[in-house]
Amino acid sequence: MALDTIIELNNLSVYQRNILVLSEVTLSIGKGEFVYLIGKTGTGKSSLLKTLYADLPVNEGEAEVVGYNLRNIKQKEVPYLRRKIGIVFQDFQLLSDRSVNDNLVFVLKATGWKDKEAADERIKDVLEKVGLKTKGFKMPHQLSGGEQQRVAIARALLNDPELILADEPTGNLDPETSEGIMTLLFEISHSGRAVLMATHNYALMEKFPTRTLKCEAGKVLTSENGFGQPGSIA
Ligand SMILES: Nc1ncnc2c1ncn2[C@@H]1O[C@H](COP(=O)(O)OP(=O)(O)OP(=O)(O)O)[C@@H](O)[C@H]1O
Repeated sequence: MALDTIIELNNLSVYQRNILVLSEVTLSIGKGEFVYLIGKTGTGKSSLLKTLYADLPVNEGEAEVVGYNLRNIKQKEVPYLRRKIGIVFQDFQLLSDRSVNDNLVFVLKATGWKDKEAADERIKDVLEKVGLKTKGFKMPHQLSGGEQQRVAIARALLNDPELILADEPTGNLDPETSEGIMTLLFEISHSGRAVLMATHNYALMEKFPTRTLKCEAGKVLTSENGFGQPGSIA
């Protein structure tokens, strides 16, 4: 795997239980790249993302992600793999019973940060990166949807991941707020990480065109500049 390669898949098959969802998946994604993952409902976008963070096993083909070979990764190595991957979902998944700061503290504690000063500093840094420097004391329900998604992105950045996997991160947001989130995710990719984002939002893709992968008929197709209108191959 080249030094700057973050994801390298070679002839990978993706299964849900014993059902083959995707096969012959061969692609690579490098440092600094932003890539969309599109395809109709049920075509395997989430399954592919789950495979990349070792929530689904690799039994056929090869998958190397942030330096881990997923074909022979050991269960005890999975938390270390996930520390190098930031994951962002459509529904934010913040803990509703605690403040923004405490949501972030929770993750740092769970991932072994013991030095409180360093942890506080890190939290300040990531909140600043997502434009929420002054909102750490707020409870999630006191924030707008876009702000909650920014907190989720801040949380994903805590351990300085090499890769961000985002599963429809703008799915619950209005168009203007979605653009803000996209700008943020692009900035994150430009800072030397890779971002892979599953989406159904073609309007956003037109506004922020970049390399696009498409799940279709059990395969993953690639286009360097999107696929034009939904359903057609540019
Ligand atoms: N936990 C599961 N157990 C069994 N089959 C599943 C499971 N999750 C998904 N599947 C099946 O795997 C296939 C791919 O689903 P997946 O969720 O990856 O699609 P998707 O492209 O992400 O869809 P969407 O756009 O609706 O999120 C579907 O046929 C789905 O029914």
